[in-house]
Amino acid sequence: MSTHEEETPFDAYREDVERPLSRLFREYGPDRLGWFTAGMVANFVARMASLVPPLLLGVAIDAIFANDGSFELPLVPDAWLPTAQMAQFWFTIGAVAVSFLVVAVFTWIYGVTANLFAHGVMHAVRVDCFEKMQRLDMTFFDDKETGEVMAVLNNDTQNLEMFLDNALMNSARLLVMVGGIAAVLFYLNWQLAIVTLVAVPAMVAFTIWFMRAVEPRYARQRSAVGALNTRLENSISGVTLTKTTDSEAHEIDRVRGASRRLYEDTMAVLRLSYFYRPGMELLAGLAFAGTFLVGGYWLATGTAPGPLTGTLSVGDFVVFLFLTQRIVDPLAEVSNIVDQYENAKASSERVFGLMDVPVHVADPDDPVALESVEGRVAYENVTFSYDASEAHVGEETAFDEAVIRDVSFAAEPGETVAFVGPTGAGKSTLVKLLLRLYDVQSGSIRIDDHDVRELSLADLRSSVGYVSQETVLFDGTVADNIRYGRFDADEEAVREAAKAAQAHAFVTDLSEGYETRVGENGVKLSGGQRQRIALARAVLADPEILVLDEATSAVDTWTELQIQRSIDRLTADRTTLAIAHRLSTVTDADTILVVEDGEIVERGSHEELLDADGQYATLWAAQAGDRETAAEALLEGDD
Ligand SMILES: Nc1ncnc2c1ncn2[C@@H]1O[C@H](COP(=O)(O)OP(=O)(O)OP(=O)(O)O)[C@@H](O)[C@H]1O
Repeated sequence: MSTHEEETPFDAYREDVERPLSRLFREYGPDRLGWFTAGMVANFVARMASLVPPLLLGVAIDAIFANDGSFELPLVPDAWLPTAQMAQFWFTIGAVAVSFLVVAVFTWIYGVTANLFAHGVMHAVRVDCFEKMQRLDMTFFDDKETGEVMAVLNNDTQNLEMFLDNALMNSARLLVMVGGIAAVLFYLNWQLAIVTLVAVPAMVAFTIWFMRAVEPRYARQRSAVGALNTRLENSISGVTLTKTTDSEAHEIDRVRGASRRLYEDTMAVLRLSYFYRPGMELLAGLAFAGTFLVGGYWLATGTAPGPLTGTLSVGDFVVFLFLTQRIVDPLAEVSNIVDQYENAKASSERVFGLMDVPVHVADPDDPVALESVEGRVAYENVTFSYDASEAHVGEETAFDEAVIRDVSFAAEPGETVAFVGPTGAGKSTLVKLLLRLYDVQSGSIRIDDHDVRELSLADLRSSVGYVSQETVLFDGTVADNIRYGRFDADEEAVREAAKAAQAHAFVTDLSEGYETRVGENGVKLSGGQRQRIALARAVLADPEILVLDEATSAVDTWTELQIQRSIDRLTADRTTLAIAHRLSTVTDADTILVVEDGEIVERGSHEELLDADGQYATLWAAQAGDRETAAEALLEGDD
């Protein structure tokens, strides 16, 4: 079970990611540069325009109402401005209205373009992550890191979107607002501006203190979110086990524990936040009071207080009071911006950590073109260990730790080779190597004299059909599931395949026939039905080589007989590697290999192995014995 605190191979790549956010911009920004630039510019214009009304108000108060100042505006030539008082009044009203219109229009443009940019990046990142995930080695999934990948696809892309959408634009707003306000105040009265803006460094210092104090708490909160998600995912996927073992209370306790931790860690963050916002308001209040005190005294007495010199107009004083209050909001966003930045940095580290996981089982640079496959399969001195395939391909593994040890055999085109042996002996592993679900550490596996590593994965996997131990069905219709992998097959072909797999009869009995939905992982079908659909899928794919991993394990004797018939038809003219626990299903095989502890300990036909009187003969006797015992028990029951 993977939790967020454990080190996983995934983390190793994550730590190596350099400057993840700038990489995000480098890789995903250029395609959407237009949206980004438009968003930034619109944001800038909207914020600047929002400063115009208070400024106009100040000028108008002095020029029109107090009648003691000239009607001047920064950056606007005097010749453009009216001189008559009423004209100035109407000009001011009009300009305020236009400013608000500009704010509205550019805020709209900013919203649309910033969203297009942020969601466009997210869409691309999500699809790229999924594409990468699809190509990852099996070892990655064996480590149960699907939860981690889900978290990347869901939470991390969401964090990045928050950052790109909010934080980036808010920080631009912060700079524009604080810079713009400071510029206006200095322009109006630099001495009073100093009095007002003395609070800003204090606010910045307070914010830095807050961020330092809250960061470790945020980190704990993030990890608690991860732990809760993992817990929920585990609990929900294991619901059958929970119900059948009456362990609901245990699961509820575990989820309650994880949820409690998140609650406590969130409260720890909030307890600090409670101080932050009021603290900022207080500092802004002090700035406001200081401005009011100094400016008010200055106005009331007509003389500059203390070291200050010059005059202050009523209009400028009003602008100061307005704008002082406008500084708090963008500054108070700083902690959110920083939090979203930290989140986004961690998230893009995970995104690129995933993208950077090396894939070992991949297409060769120059694959051998496989035009027609005869179907000869040969294993030559194959040795394999899961541990080593996880560490580094090619790394030497201690031979006795290997799961498959020096295995050699060959199947001629059309032949059936069967694997029998105790559980955990390595039978499934052996056949998975043929499909390159894993790569061998030493030795080679050949199809028609080509090492499987020389073929493209597409060629390899379209010539080898695999019916796995656990039947996998996707939510969708019966027909969709049969067609999976051969998506262009027509209805007729699907029906023919189902007939060959002895599935047609039961499928037509279903409420909507081939269009019946099977439910998630086929829960609405019985085990035997699921297996026959998987077989129909293999029939439709029509591969030259077939791998059957205990295809009859989950069914009753009657169904087994039916399935065996379909398997016999399926395997008649193609090379087959079949794993079986019931020896009765493999007596006809050309070669039977007895696998034990990763090695082939006996080989031969059924008769040869019985004659040899070794392991196989003992197993055969035991299974035959079982049947007799069972028959005896039945007869006794009848009496
Ligand atoms: N994905 C994996 N990662 C690590 N070890 C694995 C993995 N899959 C199997 N093993 C180990 O490899 C060994 C062989 O397993 P394998 O599934 O090949 O045996 P098997 O003969 O097919 O068993 P069964 O008959 O029970 O299906 C076992 O010891 C198993 O624990």
